[in-house]
Amino acid sequence: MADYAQVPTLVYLVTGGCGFLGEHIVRMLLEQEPRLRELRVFDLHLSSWLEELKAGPVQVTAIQGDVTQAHEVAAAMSGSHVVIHTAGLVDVFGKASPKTIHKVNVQGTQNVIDACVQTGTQYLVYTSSMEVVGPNIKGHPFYRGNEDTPYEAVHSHPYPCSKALAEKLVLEANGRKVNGGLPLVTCALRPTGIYGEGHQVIRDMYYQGLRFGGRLFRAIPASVEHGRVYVGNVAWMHILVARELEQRAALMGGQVYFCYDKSPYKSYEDFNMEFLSPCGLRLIGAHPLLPYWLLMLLAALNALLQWLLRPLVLYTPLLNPYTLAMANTTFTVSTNKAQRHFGYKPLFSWEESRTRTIHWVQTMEGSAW
Ligand SMILES: NC(=O)c1ccc[n+]([C@@H]2O[C@H](COP(=O)([O-])OP(=O)(O)OC[C@H]3O[C@@H](n4cnc5c(N)ncnc54)[C@H](O)[C@@H]3O)[C@@H](O)[C@H]2O)c1
Ligand SMILES: CC(C)CCC[C@@H](C)[C@H]1CC[C@H]2[C@@H]3[C@H](O)C=C4C[C@@H](O)CC[C@]4(C)[C@H]3CC[C@]12C
Repeated sequence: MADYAQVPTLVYLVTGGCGFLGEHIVRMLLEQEPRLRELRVFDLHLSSWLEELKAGPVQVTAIQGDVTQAHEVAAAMSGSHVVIHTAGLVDVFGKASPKTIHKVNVQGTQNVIDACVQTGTQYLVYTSSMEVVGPNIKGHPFYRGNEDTPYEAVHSHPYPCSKALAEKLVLEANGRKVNGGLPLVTCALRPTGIYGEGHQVIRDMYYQGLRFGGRLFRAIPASVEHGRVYVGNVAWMHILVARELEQRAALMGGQVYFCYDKSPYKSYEDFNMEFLSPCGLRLIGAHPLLPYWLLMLLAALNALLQWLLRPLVLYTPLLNPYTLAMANTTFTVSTNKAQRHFGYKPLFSWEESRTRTIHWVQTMEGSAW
């Protein structure tokens, strides 16, 4: 590990810094990166909590901007050393059009790369996704795989398609000369399903359970494993990568890393119950209450309703053919590449990640606790 002098000289830019993951990255950078002089938080929607961060020793600069606007990205990036590009349109529910998803996730990423070249920003960390690999449209399981496991990555949905294209752009940009003549060093992190404080689907499931008298109904077989990783550990991996890219450019440049920790392998629903059970919810049924073909039919019906209602209202239920296929396909990761390449060890144990997430659910508005 390099020995870093504690002189705050570096300027970091975090795109999407007000999102679920972005907020954890921003807060952790302020706690864990002693070399930070200025932290720029770039987001389409700025959050009010940013104000409280401005009182600390590091200069926190909030920048309202859009990654699809090249000039806004370049202006925000000018003079920064490192960019963590986590902004993205995360939509598998049909809220945004495929064109918009492509524009934000692919064109937005191209704009970030171009801005690095234009402004001489040398280090780019990109938040990719497990969905760049899978689950694929054929429903093939990916069981305890790593970055080198062969898998037929075939996508049809706009979100994984956009993440795969954007990741490719980032990796291909590694080595390009930036303004000043130095090479750009890029790296992509692929989180599995992130959980933790601020997670929208856990929030939705909690309120849904409360509406059903404290009950949720099993829809997915307990045997289907879905990879999950705690948001604090995903943030920590971003910070370590950003810190180590300079010293280990030859090893880490152009590489991909799955984000992992010690979270247990479980089905999507059973995993969420780790937090929802201690908050008074029960998952009804040892097996799915409805047969798979009926769930498929309901998911297809939801997709049809979404299409029919679109001129009038945006109907975006959790269940659609894509989310059903995702939740029903085993996709788990087992790797130590991040540890080998840059010394990553999870900052939060499973027990701590669980406790923090439970505490967050318990303090939610309308919570019975
Ligand atoms: N949530 C997960 O389980 C998960 C898993 C793997 C990868 N990811 C990736 O992690 C990143 C962050 O995801 P998240 O779950 O925190 O999502 P999020 O929606 O909470 O955060 C995304 C942030 O990006 C911002 N943003 C969106 N469009 C923008 C634009 N045009 N210009 C500037 N900012 C814009 C949003 O305002 C938001 O603050 C995404 O790139 C996503 O693909 C998420
Ligand atoms: C049968 C249904 C009722 C259950 C619905 C669960 C569904 C909403 C969940 C299951 C899997 C989830 C995705 C998975 O954790 C990984 C990712 C990758 C990431 O890049 C963005 C989020 C996403 C797509 C999760 C979204 C919610 C999903 C589909």
